[in-house]
Amino acid sequence: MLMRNVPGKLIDGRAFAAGISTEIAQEVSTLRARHHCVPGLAVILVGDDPASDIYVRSKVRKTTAVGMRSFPHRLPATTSQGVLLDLIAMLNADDDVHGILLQLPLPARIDAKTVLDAIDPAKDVDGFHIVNAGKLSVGRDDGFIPCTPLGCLMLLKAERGDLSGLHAVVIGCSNIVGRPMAQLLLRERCTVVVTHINTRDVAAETRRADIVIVAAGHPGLVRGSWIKPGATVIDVGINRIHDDTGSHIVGDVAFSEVHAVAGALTPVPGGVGPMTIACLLHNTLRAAQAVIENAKT
Ligand SMILES: Nc1nc2c(c(=O)[nH]1)N[C@@H](CN(C=O)c1ccc(C(=O)N[C@@H](CCC(=O)O)C(=O)O)cc1)CN2
Repeated sequence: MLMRNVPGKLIDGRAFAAGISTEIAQEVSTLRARHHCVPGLAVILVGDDPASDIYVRSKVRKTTAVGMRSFPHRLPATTSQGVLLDLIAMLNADDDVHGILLQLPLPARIDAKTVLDAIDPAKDVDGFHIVNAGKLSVGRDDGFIPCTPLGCLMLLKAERGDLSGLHAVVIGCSNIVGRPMAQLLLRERCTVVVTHINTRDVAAETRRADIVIVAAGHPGLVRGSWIKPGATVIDVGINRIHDDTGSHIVGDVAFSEVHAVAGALTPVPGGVGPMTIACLLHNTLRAAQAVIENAKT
C-alpha cells in the first residue's frame, strides 16, 4: 500500500452542517418577517426502530432550532398502509406543512414505493418520489435531491472545487444514496462507476478513483490498499458494532488504513451523518420559498 507522508485531512461534517443551519436560520427569519411564512416540516415515524427514533428526535430538534415548525407523527408498527396514506393525504392538503418526510425503513408490510409516491412531489423534501428521482436522472435541477447524497456533494465541492473530469466510484446502489449520488456526480461531469454486489473486482475499480463514495453498510469494507493516494473518500456507512469497550458507530472504511492514504476522508461519526439533517432543512426551506414564489405568479 502506498502511504502518504501525512495522513489525509478529516472533513468536519458537523462544522459544515452547523454553518448551513446558521444560514438557514437567517433565511427562515427573513421569510417570517417579509412573507409571514414559517416553513413547516412533518416527519412520520412508523414503528419503534431505536435508530429511527434517534434520527427523528434529532430532526424535530434541529427543525425547531432553525425557527421552522415541526409536525412529528409517531404511528405504531401495526399501522395499516391505508391509515398512513390517509395521513399523507392530510399533510399534502395542509398549507402549514411545506415538507413531508417518511422515516425509513418502514415495517415490511407497508409498500414503501406506494406511500412515498403518495407524497406531493412539491413537499417531498427527501427527494424519494418518482417525479423527483426522475428529474435527477435526466439532469433537471428543479426537483428535490435526496439529503445524504446532497450532503456528500456539498462536502466534495468544498474540498475539491470543480469536480468535472474526475473519476468517481460509488460503492453501493441503493435508492437513498448510491443511485442519486451517481446521478449527481454525472451532473458534475465526473466519470462515474457504480459498483454493486455483482461487481467482479470492486478493489480494482476503486483504485482508479479520485473520489470514492462508499454506502455499502459493511464495516471496514474499503481497505487502504483500495485507495489511490490523495483520493477524497466519503464514508456514508453507519454501522453499530459492539466490542469489549461497548457499542460504537463505524463507517464502511477501515479508518486508519484509509486515513493514511487518502487526501481527505469523512469520519464516522461526524462526517456525512450531520449533513443529512442539514440538507433536509435546506430542502424544506426551498419548498417553502417555492410556495411563496408560486403565489406571486
Ligand atoms: N426518510 C429517510 N430515512 C432515512 C434517511 C433519510 O435520509 N431519509 N437516512 C438514514 C438515517 N438518517 C436520517 O434519517 C440519518 C442517519 C445518521 C445521521 C447522523 O447524524 N449520524 C451521526 C451519528 C449518530 C449516532 O450516533 O447514531 C453521525 O454520522 O455523525 C443523521 C440522519 C436512514 N433513513
